[in-house]
Amino acid sequence: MSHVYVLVEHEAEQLSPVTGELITAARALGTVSAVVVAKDAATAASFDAELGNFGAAQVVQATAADYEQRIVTPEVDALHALAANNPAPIVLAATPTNNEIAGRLAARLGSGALVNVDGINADGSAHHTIFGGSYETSSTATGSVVYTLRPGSVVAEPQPVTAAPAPFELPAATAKDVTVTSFTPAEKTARPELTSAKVVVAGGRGVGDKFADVVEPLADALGAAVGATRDAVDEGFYDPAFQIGQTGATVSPKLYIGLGISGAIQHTSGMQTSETIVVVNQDQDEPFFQIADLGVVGDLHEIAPALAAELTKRKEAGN
Ligand SMILES: Cc1cc2nc3c(=O)[nH]c(=O)nc-3n(C[C@H](O)[C@H](O)[C@H](O)COP(=O)(O)OP(=O)(O)OC[C@H]3O[C@@H](n4cnc5c(N)ncnc54)[C@H](O)[C@@H]3O)c2cc1C
Repeated sequence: MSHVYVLVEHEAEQLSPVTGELITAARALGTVSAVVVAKDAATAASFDAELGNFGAAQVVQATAADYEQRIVTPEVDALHALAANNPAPIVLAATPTNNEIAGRLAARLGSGALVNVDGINADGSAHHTIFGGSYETSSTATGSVVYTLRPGSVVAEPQPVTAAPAPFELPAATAKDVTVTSFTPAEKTARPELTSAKVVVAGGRGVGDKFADVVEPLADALGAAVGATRDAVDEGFYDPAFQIGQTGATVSPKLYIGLGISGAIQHTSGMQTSETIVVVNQDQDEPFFQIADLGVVGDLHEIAPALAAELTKRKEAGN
């Protein structure tokens, strides 16, 4: 029976929603071994039930006490050791860190890496949307192929099994490893994480420096994450961590609302798989309207606050 390794995404002892998507996609390739890399066995074991619920038959608990002081190498070491000993494809979430892990793993294993894919097929081929969404391709690679799957491109579907835990001790750090000597966590907001949010409200240059007055209140009324275009980020209107697009995050929410965004291909390539797209722009000829499910022509500075106020009013009235 063929099998496949999935690198479990978790943060602050919480499983990230993308993990369910990874396991769902990986099931097409065989029996899933979920690989948790964590600081101790208790943390690693805490995910067993949830991972089993998505169909992981085995949970490899790869632990190292100094895990949080090391960057990338624990994951590479664990997956390399597993796949070298018992070859199988490896599936990771497509994040900047994991694309780095994928490259190192592919080099160590002498295998191909298929990165930023949005689907994995039972024959091992992967589906990509490339050149800003202009083409769809199918690619294959050889060896213990390493895939990075874009968050939000697959719907997580439970398939409950009982996950068998398999402890695994990570090799100690060597002189070649990077060691983190100090660490400042990124500031967290109460909003959902951008790449896995079900609703995203994004602002562009048209918002100007009014993100806190216009974009954030609408996002909060909807329980949404906030995103931004590169031009808005470059102008200093919003934090670069929230940039969506070719050189930013890829999002695929159920609802995407774009405020004051023209719809350049470098932006749309990072959000075009959103289920419903609402565009608010004062210029009806902007290209963003071509991919909108609902287009609103008007001044975002009037429309967004009015929408946020109406949503809040209805919420308070219990509708
Ligand atoms: C290599 C490369 C990589 C890139 N990567 C990215 C990327 O990852 N993400 C990204 O977003 N871009 C990226 N870009 C930039 C991209 O090409 C566009 O320049 C950018 O997306 C435009 O941002 P924008 O829509 O906010 O600004 P603009 O194109 O200036 O659009 C602003 C819009 O706001 C509207 N507007 C203004 N005032 C109002 C108002 N009061 N009410 C309603 N509408 C209003 C205007 O009509 C206009 O359509 C990249 C470019 C390059 C070359």
